Amino acid sequence: MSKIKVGVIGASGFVGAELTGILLKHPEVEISGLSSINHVGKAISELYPAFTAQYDQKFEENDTVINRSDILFICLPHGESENLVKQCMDQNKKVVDVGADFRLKNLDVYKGWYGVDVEFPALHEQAVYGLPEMNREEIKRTKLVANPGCYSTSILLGLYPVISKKLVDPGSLIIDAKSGVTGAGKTLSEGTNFAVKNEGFNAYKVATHRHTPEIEEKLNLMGAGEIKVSFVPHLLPVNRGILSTMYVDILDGVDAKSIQPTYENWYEDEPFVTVLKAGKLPDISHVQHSNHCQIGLTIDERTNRLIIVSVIDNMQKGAAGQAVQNFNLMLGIDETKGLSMVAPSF
Ligand SMILES: NC(=O)C1=CN([C@@H]2O[C@H](COP(=O)(O)OP(=O)(O)OC[C@H]3O[C@@H](n4cnc5c(N)ncnc54)[C@H](OP(=O)(O)O)[C@@H]3O)[C@@H](O)[C@H]2O)C=CC1
Ligand SMILES: CC(=O)N[C@@H](CCC(=O)OP(=O)(O)O)C(=O)O
Repeated sequence: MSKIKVGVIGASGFVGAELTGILLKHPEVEISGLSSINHVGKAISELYPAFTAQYDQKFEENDTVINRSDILFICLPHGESENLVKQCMDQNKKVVDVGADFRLKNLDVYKGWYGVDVEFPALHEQAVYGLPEMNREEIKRTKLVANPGCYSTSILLGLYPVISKKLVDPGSLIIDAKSGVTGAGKTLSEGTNFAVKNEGFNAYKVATHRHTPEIEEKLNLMGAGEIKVSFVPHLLPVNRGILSTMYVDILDGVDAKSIQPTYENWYEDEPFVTVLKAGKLPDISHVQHSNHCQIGLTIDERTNRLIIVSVIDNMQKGAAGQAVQNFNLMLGIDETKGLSMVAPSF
């Protein structure tokens, strides 16, 4: 069978490079081109020496890559992909957009939080939010997937069973999350400078992070109603990984002992989500470099609160891995193809 021609737009960035590494080993894929803005003509191995002697594809212009591909992964800063997605759709190509442009259905909320105007509202209607555990059947049918934000992925997976089953009070939800520095992309900044970040640990964008409306909108679709959540992200001095802790009140009358089996049943058949046994808690090192999410639960009997800890690798289940999972679904390929990576043992 002929392979699927896959182009990566923004392959010179962290997510684009991570995706290229996954796609190179995907048995159904032929990489039809890598694009960049500032590095056209350079080989990917010049920017990322890990590719040396394995893959020396040169970066090209966006148009060249789009014309040659059946499906595009778009890995650009938010606000930069809408026009390119329009171009791809007009040429009948499929797209997985890894940025934030198509994640929110409420476009006023999107404009308010991102400060970006929407030119093609119909495209936004067409986009399916690419959390396979939530929207698998719609993803299989769509031509345009909006890959979720990295924090949002870890948080929504952690909350999905208990929100859908209405076992907790969504209004009481507090979310505290920590990310490694690759979440900020490749551009150097004062906050991610090694001397500043190494040994440091700080909260940022407290109650103002752009994933807040994404989390609220998708929790609403899961059954939480129109809630407002408190979300505080932190920057960890590690390269990759997100650990999100969610605190939420258990509703009166709910048997707290039923929560662990509810989670286990909910995710029983999910290839990339594991609910740890009662009493076990996840660690980002157990999912780094893999597309897995691990969830650990604690019932705080003193406060009648459920405490959920969810971990992912921001580059994998939080971005490139999940994008390939969505690609597999869109193309009718086994969802796990190309995603068999296991975290290093130590
Ligand atoms: N890093 C992460 O963990 C996650 C990132 N994302 C999202 O994925 C997208 C890519 O992120 P990431 O790879 O980390 O970012 P990087 O900053 O590492 O890479 C950005 C890429 O976009 C290109 N680019 C930059 N500015 C423009 C522009 N004005 N027009 C067109 N292309 C441009 C760059 O090209 P060049 O090299 O030529 O400058 C580069 O290829 C973003 O939307 C990000 O928010 C989503 C989930 C997780
Ligand atoms: C550590 C860090 O800086 N992380 C990024 C989130 C990365 C991400 O998922 O961003 P998008 O929603 O734009 O795709 C941030 O907090 O903005």
